[in-house]
Amino acid sequence: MTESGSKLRIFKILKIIISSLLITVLLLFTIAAIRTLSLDVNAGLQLAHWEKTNNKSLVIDHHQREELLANFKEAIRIPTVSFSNTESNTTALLEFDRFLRKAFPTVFSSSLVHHELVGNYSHLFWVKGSQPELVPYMLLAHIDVVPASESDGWEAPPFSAKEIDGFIYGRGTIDDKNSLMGILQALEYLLLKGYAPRRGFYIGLGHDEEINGLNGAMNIVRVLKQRGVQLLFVMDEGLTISDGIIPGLEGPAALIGLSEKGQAAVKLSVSVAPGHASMPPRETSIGILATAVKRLEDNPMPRLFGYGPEGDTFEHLAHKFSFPLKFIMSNLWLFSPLLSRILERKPVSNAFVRTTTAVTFFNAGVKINVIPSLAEAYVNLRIHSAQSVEEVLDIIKDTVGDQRVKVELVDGFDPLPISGADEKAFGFQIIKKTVLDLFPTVTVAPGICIGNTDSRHFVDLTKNIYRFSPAWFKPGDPERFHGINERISTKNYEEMIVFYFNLIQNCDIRKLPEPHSSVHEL
Ligand SMILES: CC/C=C\C/C=C\C/C=C\C/C=C\C/C=C\C/C=C\CCC(=O)O
Ligand SMILES: N[C@@H](Cc1ccccc1)C(=O)O
Ligand SMILES: [Zn+2]
Ligand SMILES: [Zn+2]
Repeated sequence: MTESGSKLRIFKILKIIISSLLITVLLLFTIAAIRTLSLDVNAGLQLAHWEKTNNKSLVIDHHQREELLANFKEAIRIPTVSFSNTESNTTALLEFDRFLRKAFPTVFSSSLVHHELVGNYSHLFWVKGSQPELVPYMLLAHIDVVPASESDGWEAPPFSAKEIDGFIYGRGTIDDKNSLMGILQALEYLLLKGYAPRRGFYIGLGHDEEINGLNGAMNIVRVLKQRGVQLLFVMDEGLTISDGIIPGLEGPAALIGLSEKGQAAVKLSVSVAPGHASMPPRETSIGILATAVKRLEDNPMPRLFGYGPEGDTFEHLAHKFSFPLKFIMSNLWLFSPLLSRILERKPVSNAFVRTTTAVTFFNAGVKINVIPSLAEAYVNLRIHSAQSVEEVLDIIKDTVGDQRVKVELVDGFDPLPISGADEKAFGFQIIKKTVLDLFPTVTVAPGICIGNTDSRHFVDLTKNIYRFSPAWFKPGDPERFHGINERISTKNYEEMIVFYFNLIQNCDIRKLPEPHSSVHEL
């Protein structure tokens, strides 16, 4: 073959490659465009078709406002702190019990409500329904809070419940005394108005959620199991209404947690022979361990965005993004690698992208002139829905890549199962309707809860666990969670009461409306 002939062939091959690449790209974009346009915005539910119920409405007057705010502030002032796995403020927990009975006299005296203490400080309420054939549901919240010290930079003392510019400051104002007090205050008002539910429900208030719920939530579950209870759904704290937090999203979004991340506590340890500091070995246990920790921080777990339910979040929200973003959000199958790289830049959105790795303890050394025989570190991993404890442990061992570093799993659990979010998912649809009635401008979407909640202990009682509370989060607010200046606006706290007041009544429908034959709005 001549030189020009072979050039021609190469040119032809190149042409074929380029045009097939172009066709592929064109095809991908056409599919993406069709998906963008055919997005089912309302996921099938037409509010007008809901069974008619005569819901009572809650109009809060001046006197009630003073009373409900005084109750909430008193709850914040009781320092129900869980300090460590073994240490709680039991004096405060006892005081909280007395306070609840005083603040909600109707709840504690109504013949419709059965109350009991579980695990000494946790509370279980059963509110009897008039129609026992309707499967009950359960609302959860927790009494305990994480520690807080004013010297970290609080604008008001963390157990003062001081009001500044319409916000109440204090530990527990968003985690989780807002839900706890909101639920009980709503029930108090419902009972005072003569309400009697058709569908019975439970309320569970754990006292040790921040230290794993071993005595609170787990004992509540044990009691319910003994009684053969099955639940239609469980609703607990978790995701919130976020406004201006998701990059590029126009308007507020209520994310309802269908699942929560798994968790692993991993211990790294290096053990060597001790010796005199005057003749050190080339590497000490501390140096070896420090290298291992650095490797873990330098090599984050793989991006898995789009492989778990977080993909659904964006598909539901896609229509609320402006055009180029709308196109990207409705086609995560194509763009998730790109979106992952944007989301991983901030700690809060990075948590949705991957299993996170946090080194939380590092201990070694006994004396200035002794080569330490032992160095230990603990790593807290929050596991993405598309991974398991075992997979994460294997990756850690590979990344550390040093036989001298012992890697042990202390405890852990896999990511939680994914609850339903379709037209037939009672809990999801009730929460969605209640949010939309109260906040018509909010877009409701399924999400994944990045923290762990007491609800994870309820998997044997129901397949449908939702993690949501109608607290409004604006930029800067996620950092208040376990951080400084935790606060809620008085307006938002009132909205929370109204939300639970309506939610309880909405649960009285016997069944959800028939799904609309899913009409796609083209
Ligand atoms: C893909 C997501 C992109 C951006 C982030 C969007 C929304 C996130 C909004 C709020 C998340 C912030 C705080 C919630 C974190 C954990 C709370 C969950 C459980 C708390 C359990 C507890 O500590 O008691
Ligand atoms: N709510 C806690 C639950 C927890 C307690 C103790 C250890 C780890 C986790 C969290 O997600 O952080
Ligand atoms: Zn909490
Ligand atoms: Zn917490």
